[in-house]
Amino acid sequence: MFFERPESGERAILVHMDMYDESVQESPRELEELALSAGADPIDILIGTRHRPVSKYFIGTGKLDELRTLVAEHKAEVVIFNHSLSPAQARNVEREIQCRVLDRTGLILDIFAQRARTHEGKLQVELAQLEYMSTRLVRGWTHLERQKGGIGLRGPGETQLETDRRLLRARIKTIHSRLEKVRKQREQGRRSRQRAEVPTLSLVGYTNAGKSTLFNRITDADVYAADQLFATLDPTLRKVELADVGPAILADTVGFIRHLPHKLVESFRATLQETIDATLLLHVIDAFDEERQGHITEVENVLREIGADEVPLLQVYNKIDQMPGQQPRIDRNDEGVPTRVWLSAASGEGIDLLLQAINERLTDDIFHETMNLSPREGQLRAQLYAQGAVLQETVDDQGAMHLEVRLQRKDLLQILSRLGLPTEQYRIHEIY
Ligand SMILES: Nc1nc2c(ncn2[C@@H]2O[C@H](COP(=O)(O)OP(=O)(O)OP(=O)(O)O)[C@@H](O)[C@H]2O)c(=O)[nH]1
Ligand SMILES: [Mg+2]
Repeated sequence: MFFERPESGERAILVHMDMYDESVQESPRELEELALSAGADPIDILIGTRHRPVSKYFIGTGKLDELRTLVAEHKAEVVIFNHSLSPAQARNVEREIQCRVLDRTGLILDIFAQRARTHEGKLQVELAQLEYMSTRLVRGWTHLERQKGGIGLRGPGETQLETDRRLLRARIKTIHSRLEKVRKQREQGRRSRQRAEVPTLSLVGYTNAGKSTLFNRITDADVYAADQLFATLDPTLRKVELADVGPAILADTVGFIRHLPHKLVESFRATLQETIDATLLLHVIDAFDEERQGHITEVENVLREIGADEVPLLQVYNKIDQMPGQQPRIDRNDEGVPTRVWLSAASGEGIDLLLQAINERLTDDIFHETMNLSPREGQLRAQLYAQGAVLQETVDDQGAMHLEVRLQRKDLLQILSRLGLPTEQYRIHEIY
């Protein structure tokens, strides 16, 4: 990686400010989990309340004094804020407390840097890191110049700054073009899957909800699942066989979190494309989590942001083994369509119900029937064969053909309209 990251097990003091403004509110428990996931050793937490951040240090001077004492007392190596600090704020605090400061964005970037496994994932994280650091680098230099006392050193300082900026820009450009290449490959894979009509199921949800555990349970795979945030960073695809549907692709994806750094969302957008294009989203929810509703809302917000809010979705209320008396079950809407499944990915109870619900949701989109065609309907017959939709064909004494066909409803509609044939006659109706 381009920039140094903290070593594991660093003694960390956490700083959490309760904000009156709900939209910037974070949870102290989540900060602790994030710190642990980064490999830090959180030894104390400083909690306060603020109407809005103070511009110079983000926290007030009273809190700053408390923080200085805590750092000295615990011999802390890093202080982690549960908020985004401006580069100047981070530097001001660092100078006052004589300890390295990391903000929420820096912390999440660090976790991502540790977790990225694939070529694409690593490039994306490095890009986000570089862009995050570039603003800091610039201001950091200004600060250094001032420390040096300035005037005579101004020239060389600026030259150095220019060089570093140029290096950064060049590196960012290189990564952009490499990512472009990887994305083209990914795009090709996606297209060929679409051509092959294989439905894709994407597991989405808040980080630590149990997506990877469920993925492993369904596919018998061995994907890394752990009690840490962002255990999964790169999407993992596996082929699964579903009873009535046939082959399908199951995708495990990166977990969502509140206030994911903007740059990071952007750089992972291509990866999330997988999600947008899914046939069905499985929104995995830790049903036992006290912040369940907040997490659901957050995930729905991100889905809307990336334009995936129109994709059919099935909620999976996971971890019912922790909820005494909660039986596995399927919830349905007024039309009887499954909308939610209660299960435990860890114990396996309710997995059969999930598969049943998935089958129901997917077969809704599939036309699987025997069509009786007269000899005059040879064109339709040819198109169905071209689509690979014909499973069986028999011809009776009158020369009528009985075709057992199976294809996406929308594809049959397309064929019929191309041939100018009415849909009713073939007992197909628009379901969307
Ligand atoms: N009790 C219980 N724990 C579960 C269940 N499913 C998952 N877990 C635990 O929850 C933690 C997170 O599981 P993961 O499968 O890694 O979660 P994830 O959604 O993939 O998380 P990220 O990849 O970090 O987004 C692990 O410690 C799992 O063992 C469940 O049904 N019951
Ligand atoms: Mg995971």
